[in-house]
Amino acid sequence: MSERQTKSFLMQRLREIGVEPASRHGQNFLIDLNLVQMIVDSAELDRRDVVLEVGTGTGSLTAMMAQQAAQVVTVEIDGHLYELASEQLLEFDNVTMLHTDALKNKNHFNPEVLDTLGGRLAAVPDSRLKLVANLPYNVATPILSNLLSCEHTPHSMVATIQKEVAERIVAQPWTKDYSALSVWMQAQCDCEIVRVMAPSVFWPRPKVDSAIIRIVVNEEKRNSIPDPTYFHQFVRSIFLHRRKFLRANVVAAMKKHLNKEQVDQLMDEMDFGPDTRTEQLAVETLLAFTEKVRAVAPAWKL
Ligand SMILES: C[S@@+](CC[C@H](N)C(=O)[O-])C[C@H]1O[C@@H](n2cnc3c(N)ncnc32)[C@H](O)[C@@H]1O
Repeated sequence: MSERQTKSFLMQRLREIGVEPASRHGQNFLIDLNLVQMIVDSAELDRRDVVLEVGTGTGSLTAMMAQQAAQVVTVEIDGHLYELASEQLLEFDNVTMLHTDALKNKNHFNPEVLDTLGGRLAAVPDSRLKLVANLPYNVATPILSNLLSCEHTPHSMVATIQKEVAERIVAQPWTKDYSALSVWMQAQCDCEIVRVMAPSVFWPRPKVDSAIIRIVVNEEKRNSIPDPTYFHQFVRSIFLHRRKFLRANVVAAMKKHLNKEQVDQLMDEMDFGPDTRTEQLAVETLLAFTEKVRAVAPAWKL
């Protein structure tokens, strides 16, 4: 199908079932099928793979993945789209559709989704979990970030997200996009932008550019983080004002747990001068610094 045919098919089917794409659910459908294929190819699926798709939409990406993966678990919040996709996906016995919100809240996946994934992962020999999705942009960051902290470690994540978020994920120190998200992702994964996409490849058009991002979990990197929750929270709190001096950020983040002299002592041990800024610290340096802080303030929690 051409882009125009895909768009008119979509418009007609959605009109038949009385659906207007809702911006609150990030309903921007990818109508360039070459790009849908690029997402599938970037995921390098095979019969060991259990795919999690957040946002079934009309099921076009789901159907392509079902032909290559062992299992696809696909989650859709919108009842009309869930029903439409159920018709499209009838022929696939390796697709499990869930009509629910993929997230329980900002920091956690929906347990129903995790339980279903757990069942499918246990049933497939040598299984690997991959997230592959054209993500709803309003929840793209929590979906990617929370999957890294949940009980099923993903092998990789290939997703369409806002270009701005993709740039933050791959950003390097001293750049405007370097943030807690960059550190959290790069500390555990190898991240690359596969393709930048203009609004015109979606219907309806989003207001911003998009990108396909490929994030591959790196076990060696992950194993080098002794306490991921502590690291995540510490990085988030010192990056709240990333352009400020590091000392002020650490003093504010650790108040009641470290006094200023203790912070100065830890900064000295790391050879950080008084004018060191949070935004200049490389991921490995932040990890080493977190471990020093954790040794002195192990009970700290936000
Ligand atoms: C960008 S569209 C992608 C649809 C389809 N996969 C495609 O490629 O065209 C995002 C989809 O996610 C659904 N969605 C939005 N928020 C969701 C959530 N929290 N949990 C599950 N699905 C959600 C929307 O209803 C929409 O169908």
